[in-house]
Amino acid sequence: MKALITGVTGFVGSYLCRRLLDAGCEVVGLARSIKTDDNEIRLISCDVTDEAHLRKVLKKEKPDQIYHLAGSAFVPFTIKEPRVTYNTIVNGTLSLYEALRGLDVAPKVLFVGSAAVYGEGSGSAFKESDLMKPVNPYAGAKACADLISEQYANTYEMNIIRVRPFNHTGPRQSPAFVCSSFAKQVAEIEIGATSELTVGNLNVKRDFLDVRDVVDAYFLLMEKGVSGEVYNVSSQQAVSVSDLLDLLTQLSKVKSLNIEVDPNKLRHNETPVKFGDSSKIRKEIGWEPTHKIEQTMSDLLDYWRMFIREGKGWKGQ
Ligand SMILES: C[C@H]1O[C@H](OP(=O)(O)OP(=O)(O)OC[C@H]2O[C@@H](n3cnc4c(=O)[nH]c(N)nc43)[C@H](O)[C@@H]2O)[C@@H](O)[C@@H](O)C1=O
Repeated sequence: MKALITGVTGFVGSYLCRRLLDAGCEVVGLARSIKTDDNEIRLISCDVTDEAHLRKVLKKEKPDQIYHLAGSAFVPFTIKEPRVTYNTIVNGTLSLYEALRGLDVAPKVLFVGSAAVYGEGSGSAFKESDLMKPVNPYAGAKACADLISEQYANTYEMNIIRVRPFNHTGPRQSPAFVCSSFAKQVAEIEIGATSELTVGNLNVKRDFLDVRDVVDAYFLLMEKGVSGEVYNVSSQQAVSVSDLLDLLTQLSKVKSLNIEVDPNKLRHNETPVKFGDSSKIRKEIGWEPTHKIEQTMSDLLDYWRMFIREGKGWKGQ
């Protein structure tokens, strides 16, 4: 089985890659720029918006499966750069499907969308059948690409499965995201590198998963998902960002934290509570998460402790 991953050098790409290699798959990774010599997989430098290049790669590689992850994932960046966001996510998705159309290969595609598409809610769990109401460019672009995926599955009978994951984290995630940001700062406070922990809105509630459970869901969806269908991937629980911080405090040697709200980390137009109903994937595919949030946060804190001990600077995305 040969799998091709777009956006392979991102946080989720690295876990998905490991999951596929462990299952005995051959993995080819596409990325805009390749900085590593780690050649456990074949890396191909290819911009996902370059349809002609994509067609050449697909013609040569003939993958059985495509996991389409490419695109910006950090909401504040997408608010600053809507055109870049729409280009990579929407144009990138369209280019991939257009590159595939007309080729004599018909791989199964997993389009990785986002729960961000749901936007404002009523306080109850979001279902796949809920309307998409995007409130930022990231959500808007993912909603467009989600619809394009549905349309290509319907019109051209391409084998495309859509997934909408809720928030996920784990070791190696960029400190731009809330869990990784808090864990990194706690690890810095433990060694006395700083005394303050800066935060945004601690009151929002989100549905957090371990990245390892998320890539398991992707793997199973590729095997058992139905083309044209969409599946939420969620823990079904809303946890406040402030509870995450409490959890890290309990895991830490530092017993009280000096918390400062950084106005630059506050967001406009935020949905206060967001969590997902994932009964569809649980019933139809047999997936369920196996990592508890306590374990995930503990692994994340240990990761940052080790990272800081080794004197590394964050160079990832
Ligand atoms: C489903 C969706 O999930 C993710 O998007 P996100 O929810 O924007 O992720 P985040 O970790 O940046 O923020 C989570 C929440 O936490 C709040 N928050 C408070 N204090 C800080 C803080 O200090 N830093 C950050 N980053 N957020 C903070 C912040 O305001 C927000 O409400 C991506 O994977 C995305 O790709 C995706 O698909």
